[in-house]
Amino acid sequence: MKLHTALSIAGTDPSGGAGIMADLKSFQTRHVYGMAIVTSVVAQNTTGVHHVEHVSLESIERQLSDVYSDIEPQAVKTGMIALPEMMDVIYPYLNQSIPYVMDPVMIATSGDRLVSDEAVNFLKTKLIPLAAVVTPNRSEAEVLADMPISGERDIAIAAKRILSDMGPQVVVIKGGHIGTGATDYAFTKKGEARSWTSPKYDTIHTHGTGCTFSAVITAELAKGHDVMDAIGIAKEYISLAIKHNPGLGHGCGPVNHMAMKL
Ligand SMILES: Nc1ncnc2c1ncn2[C@@H]1O[C@H](COP(=O)(O)OP(=O)(O)O)[C@@H](O)[C@H]1O
Ligand SMILES: Cc1ncc(COP(=O)(O)O)c(N)n1
Repeated sequence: MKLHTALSIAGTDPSGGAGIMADLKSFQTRHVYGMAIVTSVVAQNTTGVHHVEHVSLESIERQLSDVYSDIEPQAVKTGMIALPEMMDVIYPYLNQSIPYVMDPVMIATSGDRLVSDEAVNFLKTKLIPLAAVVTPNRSEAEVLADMPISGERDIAIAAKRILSDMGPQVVVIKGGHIGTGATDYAFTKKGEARSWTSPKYDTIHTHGTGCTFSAVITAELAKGHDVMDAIGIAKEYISLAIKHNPGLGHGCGPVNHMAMKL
């Protein structure tokens, strides 16, 4: 049986809700063969981030080389890449023939900062230009577009700035932290605009929502789906995953990666 393949390059979450663990669960439940490269080992749980140890550049390079020389992924996503030197190592492996989803992870849901200022500059100038899709939340879009965002008008302006200044194919600004609904807005380089709305669930259990959303987009791109269809599937997946969250942990708990049927 042939399976499509996807790769996540990101940090870990031993409590299983975010980072690489969320990505692999998302790939698996979309029936895509998941692979993963660890950039940072993060001690975190539903209450916050408590310790971070970066993996050496040599190890990241060796992990990349072992994957790409053996099982080439059909789509790739990056999450937490804390240091610009790590991006230097990863950059040559990203090429335009394999769809690349860039989740510009900067701050965890708990409010803890996950990447350095220099890394943010590097991702703006080097990684985002290679992306098929970039998926900032509200505060990440504010950093990328260098403007405050409070409503739909600002979202459109910020998205256009990200598209014209950084050159990804598509930007999706996630609305989990904007307004009273849960609306996500996609804008393409070709000038298309689309949005998806789901009910906004009144819950604190949203740990890993961003990772999961971008991982599902990656899985669907690996299958060859069109970007807009992939975003629509990811929206349905995350909405069900939040609605049916398992209520685990003592803080902002994880979502349910098994809530959506294939
Ligand atoms: N309370 C909620 N109810 C329904 N959907 C939500 C809720 N919070 C976030 N989402 C959705 O989860 C996805 C991730 O969004 P967001 O939480 O903004 O990203 P991040 O985890 O990067 O901060 C988006 O599709 C967003 O609309
Ligand atoms: C290793 C790692 N990567 C990313 C996040 C952000 O998670 P969220 O999806 O809640 O924004 C996280 N908490 N840990």
